[in-house]
Amino acid sequence: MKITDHIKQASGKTLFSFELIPPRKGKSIQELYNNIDPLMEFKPPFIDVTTSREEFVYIEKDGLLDKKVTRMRPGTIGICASIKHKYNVDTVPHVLCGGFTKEETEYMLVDCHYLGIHNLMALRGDAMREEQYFKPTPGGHEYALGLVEQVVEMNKGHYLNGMVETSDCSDFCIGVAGYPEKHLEAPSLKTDLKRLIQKVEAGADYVVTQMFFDNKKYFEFVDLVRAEGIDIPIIPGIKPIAVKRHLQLLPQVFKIDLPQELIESVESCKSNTDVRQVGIEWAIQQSKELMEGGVPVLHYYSMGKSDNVKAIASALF
Ligand SMILES: NC(=O)C1=CN([C@@H]2O[C@H](COP(=O)(O)OP(=O)(O)OC[C@H]3O[C@@H](n4cnc5c(N)ncnc54)[C@H](O)[C@@H]3O)[C@@H](O)[C@H]2O)C=CC1
Ligand SMILES: Nc1nc(=O)c2c([nH]1)NC[C@@H]1CN(c3ccc(C(=O)N[C@@H](CCC(=O)O)C(=O)O)cc3)CN21
Repeated sequence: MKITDHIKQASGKTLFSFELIPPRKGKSIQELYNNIDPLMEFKPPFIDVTTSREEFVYIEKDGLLDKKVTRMRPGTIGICASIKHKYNVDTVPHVLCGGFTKEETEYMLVDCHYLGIHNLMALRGDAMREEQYFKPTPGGHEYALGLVEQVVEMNKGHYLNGMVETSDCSDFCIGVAGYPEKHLEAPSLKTDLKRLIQKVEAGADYVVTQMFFDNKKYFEFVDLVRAEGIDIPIIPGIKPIAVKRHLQLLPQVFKIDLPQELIESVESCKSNTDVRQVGIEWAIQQSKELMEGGVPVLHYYSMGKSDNVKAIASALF
């Protein structure tokens, strides 16, 4: 079922969802299941599975370092299919511009269609670890907008290169990213908002936000989007702080602000066990207020371990 239909069906009740990262290749999928199992009691209508782009690795050969490109966490679509069947839940694969040609994307979409995966998050993706800026992959899209357009065309039965008209069209529901504190590369929030509007006008069905730690930022962002006449669901993304290092890391990686009160609570912690608890409590307060504000879904960036998301969900759902 489409995410937008899940939201309609909930008739105003806030839903719970979360996001997973595929295991490093060579690791068992059981690890992932062990982190999903404790969260299923909160009845997520959907689970997102991220796509990690390729990275450079250096392999020693005859005393020299050989530079190779590899994907350390492949398997997004396979994981989506296995979770969907094991738990009878909808899964949302993240489809990226970075690291994929348009043709590769088309094949992935075909796989999703055959597998009964009806939702996609269409994202540009980040720069490669060693690159300062995002460089489009040759033959791939430059912006998430292009990806949205490709999915919309395929939903109409139009494949790349004018190939085949089909009678069995896909009908993907498309999610896109939105940034309450603007995307790190955008010159202003207003410009970034224009980009979001373009994605929506091209056919995006819902928005999932970047993490934020001050709800005011989310509510102001929603007001700005609504003022543009856009009424699609805007799902808040919540990341519970888990280690002291996040105080530097999260603003650095995602270019988001942390409230002073949260910083001081984390700084006063004696151990990371305490930090985890502070992160849980902050996320619960944030989530409660968002729920009161009528958000359609609370989407948690659980990524690895699920114990903190379980503690948060237990207090709310
Ligand atoms: N829910 C999620 O999973 C979220 C994921 N992300 C991540 O954020 C990263 C960025 O992806 P998206 O937001 O999908 O990318 P996007 O392509 O929509 O935007 C990327 C940047 O390009 C700018 N831009 C867009 N169109 C432009 C144009 N025509 N000319 C000039 N600049 C333009 C935007 O303002 C933004 O700064 C991804 O790595 C994604 O994984 C971020 C937030 C939430
Ligand atoms: N720019 C961007 N890229 C993403 O891949 C991304 C977003 N934003 N925002 C939404 C979700 C949330 N994601 C993530 C990814 C990693 C952590 C995280 O906490 N990772 C490390 C620290 C970061 C690092 O080492 O680079 C951690 O300590 O768990 C959190 C949310 C992935 N998604």
